[in-house]
Amino acid sequence: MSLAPDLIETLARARADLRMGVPVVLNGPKGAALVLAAETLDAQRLADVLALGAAPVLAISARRAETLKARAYDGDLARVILPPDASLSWVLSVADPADDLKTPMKGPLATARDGNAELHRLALTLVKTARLLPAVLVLDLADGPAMAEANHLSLIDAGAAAPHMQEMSPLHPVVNARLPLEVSEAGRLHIFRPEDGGEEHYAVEIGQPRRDAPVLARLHSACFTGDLLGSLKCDCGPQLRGALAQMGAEGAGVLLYLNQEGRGIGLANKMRAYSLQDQGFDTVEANHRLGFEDDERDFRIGAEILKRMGFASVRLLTNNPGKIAMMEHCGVAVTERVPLKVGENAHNRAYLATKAAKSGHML
Ligand SMILES: Nc1nc2c(ncn2[C@@H]2O[C@H](COP(=O)(O)OP(=O)(O)OP(=O)(O)O)[C@@H](O)[C@H]2O)c(=O)[nH]1
Ligand SMILES: [Zn+2]
Repeated sequence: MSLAPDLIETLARARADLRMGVPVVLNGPKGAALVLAAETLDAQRLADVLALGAAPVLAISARRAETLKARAYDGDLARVILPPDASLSWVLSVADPADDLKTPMKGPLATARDGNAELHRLALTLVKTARLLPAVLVLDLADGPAMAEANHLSLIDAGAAAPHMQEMSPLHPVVNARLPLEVSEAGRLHIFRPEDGGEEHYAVEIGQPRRDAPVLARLHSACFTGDLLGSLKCDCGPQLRGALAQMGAEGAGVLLYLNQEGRGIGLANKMRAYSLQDQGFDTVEANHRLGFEDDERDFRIGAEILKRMGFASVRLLTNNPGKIAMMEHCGVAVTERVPLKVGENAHNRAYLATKAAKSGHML
């Protein structure tokens, strides 16, 4: 019997390490690497890594590389070679586009053709799922397990971990309780917890929707700024309240509140995107400059919660065809799309137009 953490638990621990600026070791069949998130690197750790002698690279996504005019030799991945005098501010300026316009002359950046793409890709996925900028300092190691043991670092079996990164963590119901709401006194809040230490997600059930008929449903993605603060930059607050009001009026429905803030990039990165939008980039361009895809959400979570609650088909409140396709793909039938057009204003008009033009949202 072993009390040691299993692979999924070690990955969760590694995400916490990376968020704190602690290195982790990835160990694969073709080699090992020491990995640090660029965003949480400090000058001392950079000096310590450089003192190890070997030359580290900064792995970034091809999206970020495109902005930096750096060649990505490995599809979605580029490895920027550190100049001999690389400083912490150089690393941060490659990782973070905040000052791209102020200091456009970062390059030309040299990128490496060779390297352990599997390890680099895994490292980037790890920092993304830790809601950090997709940029990692990677140093090839001769003996990964020895480095991990000597420094008490998390050691990840990369070959075993890689397939897990694409899988959705199993979710388990934790508790549900009555929650009278303004829209309906017959409200109930359910909490679901993933096994991988990730964010919990919620389901607000209104009334007692039948399980053998399509339920009025909404998959709402967390938006702290819109849902709580009444931000005018998006339409999330009015959509949240509009969906609940419609469920209250019909007497039944289910609203999933998925903790995938900022289309899955986290609130800090969403605020970075907002800052880029203030510099003139639209919502999609801002995500790309940061190194992310337009939309990093995983809607399988929504389908899974609906199925766990006994719903097989929905009347889905959305303007996003991607959500409909994903529900169908995951075995939840969408019998009707119910449009949810509320909350347009002078501040979000261009944002909504961009989503229609670039992300396929229905107007
Ligand atoms: N990255 C990023 N996320 C944003 C931005 N504005 C809003 N969000 C997030 O986008 C998510 C809401 O996505 P929407 O595109 O409005 O809606 P949707 O869920 O795809 O589609 P609907 O069902 O039609 O509402 C929330 O998680 C918000 O936090 C932005 O400019 N950048
Ligand atoms: Zn919003």
